[in-house]
Amino acid sequence: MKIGVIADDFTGASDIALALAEGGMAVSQFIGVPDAAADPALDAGVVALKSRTAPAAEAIADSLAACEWLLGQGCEQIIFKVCSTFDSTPQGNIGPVLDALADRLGAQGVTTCPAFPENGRSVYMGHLFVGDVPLNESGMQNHPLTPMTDSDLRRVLAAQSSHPVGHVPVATVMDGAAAIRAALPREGHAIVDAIRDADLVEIGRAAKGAALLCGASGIALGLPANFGHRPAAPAWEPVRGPGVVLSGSCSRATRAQVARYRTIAPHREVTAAQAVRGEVTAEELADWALAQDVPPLVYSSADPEVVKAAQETFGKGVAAQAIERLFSDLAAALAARGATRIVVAGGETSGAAVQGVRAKTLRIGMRLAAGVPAVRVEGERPLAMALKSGNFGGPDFFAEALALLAGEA
Ligand SMILES: Nc1ncnc2c1ncn2[C@@H]1O[C@H](COP(=O)(O)OP(=O)(O)O)[C@@H](O)[C@H]1O
Ligand SMILES: O=C(O)[C@@H](O)C(=O)COP(=O)(O)O
Repeated sequence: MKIGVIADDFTGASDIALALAEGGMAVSQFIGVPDAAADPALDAGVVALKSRTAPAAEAIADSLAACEWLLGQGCEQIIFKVCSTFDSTPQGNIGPVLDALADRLGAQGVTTCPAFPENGRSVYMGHLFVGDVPLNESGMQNHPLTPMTDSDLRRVLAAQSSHPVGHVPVATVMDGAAAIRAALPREGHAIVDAIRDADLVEIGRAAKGAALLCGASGIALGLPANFGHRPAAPAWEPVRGPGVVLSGSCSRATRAQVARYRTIAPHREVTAAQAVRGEVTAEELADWALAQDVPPLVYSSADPEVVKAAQETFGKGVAAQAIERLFSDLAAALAARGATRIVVAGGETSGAAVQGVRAKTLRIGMRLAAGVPAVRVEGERPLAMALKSGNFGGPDFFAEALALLAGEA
């Protein structure tokens, strides 16, 4: 392996795995730190952690373990994959993990850039924009676990990190790789602006030989070329059979997708109260889901007021964990009963579902939407999944993804 990625959630992991695969690299996504050596034919490996909202000490320990494993597979460059909306809390985990990785690798002036222009994320003057609004007006200020209330990434990272945080403005980035290299600070981390894919390609060229980078999937755009790879379309072997959509994301894009899919498919809502009180079981939901003629939707996705009320009643962690546990058990029950296509919306929710089906390695397939590949769970039985980041995909994503997984679109 040449490039090793440590991803702080599972959808983010498949997002950057797609970028590396489309850059022409042979790449697999590993669920947690593997306990054996990887296939030597791989060019890149993505270790998916569920560390975004874990206690900081646990996130650091898991990330360092992932880093050691990747270095052991021969990786020359490590990427810490974070969310393109820089999802974190004042306690972390982006800052603490980045500090620990930089210390381990002896990296200074670490390029940190979550821009992902294709999905509307750009960094300008150190501020993160989603479309044409600053991060804190994008809906992310209402995220159930990591509300983002400040668009100034220099301030956000500095509050979480014990290293100095510098900045490389877009005017310098547009001057190209040499200018970027010259502008990177000699110590700490640097928020690097990028508003176009071309900027990310130059940032990637400037990063040739760098031990550590931090960003969303856009950070990978220029990297495969540094290792001699050329763009390619990842192959996909269709998987037909029973399909189900599971949605625990409460992000704007997902709520629109839920609203749309509800008009064309059988659907069941699971409320936080039902999950916390154990009023629904995974077995019953799985039986219902697999009795439908059209791939059904099971969702807990709710508007911010509903989420807030549930969190006030049960506590933030309790509500989230009960829902994630239910989706994990449901994914397990669905796979056990023969579901072959599972589309999941939400990073934490995807983490729960992937752990539920006991996936260890995911093979990366074709693009379903920007930042969302088809993935195939390695194992005896065919199981295709889509792990969709909360804010990704168009309004018809669920139907489109199910069709593409089956090779029907
Ligand atoms: N109705 C709800 N009330 C409270 N919390 C919820 C509800 N539905 C989902 N959640 C929780 O909100 C979180 C959503 O996070 P995630 O799945 O990562 O979505 P996203 O990708 O949009 O961030 C999960 O922890 C989930 O369990
Ligand atoms: O970079 C991104 O936006 C995604 O890859 C990602 O990490 C999104 O996380 P969730 O919205 O929690 O799925």
